[in-house]
Amino acid sequence: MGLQVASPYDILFDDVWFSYNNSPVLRSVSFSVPQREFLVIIGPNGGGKTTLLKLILGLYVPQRGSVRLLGGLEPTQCSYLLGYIPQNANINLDFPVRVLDVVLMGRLRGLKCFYTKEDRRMAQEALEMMGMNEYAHARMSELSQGQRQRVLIARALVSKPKILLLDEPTASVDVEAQRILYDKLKELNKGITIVLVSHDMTVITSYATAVACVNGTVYYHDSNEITAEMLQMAYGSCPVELVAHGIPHRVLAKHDGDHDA
Ligand SMILES: Nc1ncnc2c1ncn2[C@@H]1O[C@H](COP(=O)(O)OP(=O)(O)OP(=O)(O)O)[C@@H](O)[C@H]1O
Repeated sequence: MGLQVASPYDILFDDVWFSYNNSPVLRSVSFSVPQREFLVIIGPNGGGKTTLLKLILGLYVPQRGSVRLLGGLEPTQCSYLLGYIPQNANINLDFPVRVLDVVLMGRLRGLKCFYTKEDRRMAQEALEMMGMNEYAHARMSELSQGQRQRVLIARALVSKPKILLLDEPTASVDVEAQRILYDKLKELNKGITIVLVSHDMTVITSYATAVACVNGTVYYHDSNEITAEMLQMAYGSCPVELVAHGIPHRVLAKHDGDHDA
């Protein structure tokens, strides 16, 4: 059976293969993401999640197959419509940069090196959207990690992206800051497609509309149900701990030969 393409789609992978130095990372990846999907990407370390995001961003080009966005564009044709929060996005805190300046950087394009009134208005609006407008003139070093994360999302939003890609954005923020962030993403998701890499299974049941398990290839599930089969595909034979409401428990049956410690 051929690839079933969502219509209209925001992201389309058609038989994509990608290797680093002849070492294959993604093989025969085909899936399509409809508009306003909240897609959560899960998978083991080294499974290819960040590589998949970089293919969407056009930072890498597949050796075989194609990636098309927003109904048919190549990623490099529409990079200004993509917002990206990289993994471990670090700002040098010794550099005395202010929140508003960080967000304004999201308005720089090509050789442009000045900001217009419209740029400033949009930066204020993005900060408001993330509940950070009162910190516009604060230094980044004066904010908490969770607040800094929200500023980086405001920077990604200031160019009015149609697809927002986030690579483990809550790795170092507390549970309450995570909830606030995810609620914001849910609100944004009314207008744009969200693609979120996360190792947090609870985010799937509460926020996702689809899940992609990435482990050398991609298994796309167009619902937010977590099945044992899905986890098996994504994480192989290791039992997976699901932390729900602070209580870790196993979601996979033990495999033959597994023993309690
Ligand atoms: N620039 C690179 N050059 C060579 N190999 C790379 C490069 N980037 C990633 N890899 C390799 O590709 C594989 C997939 O890496 P990727 O970062 O996409 O995984 P990931 O699923 O995002 O992992 P994690 O959960 O640890 O962030 C890994 O084996 C990694 O070592």
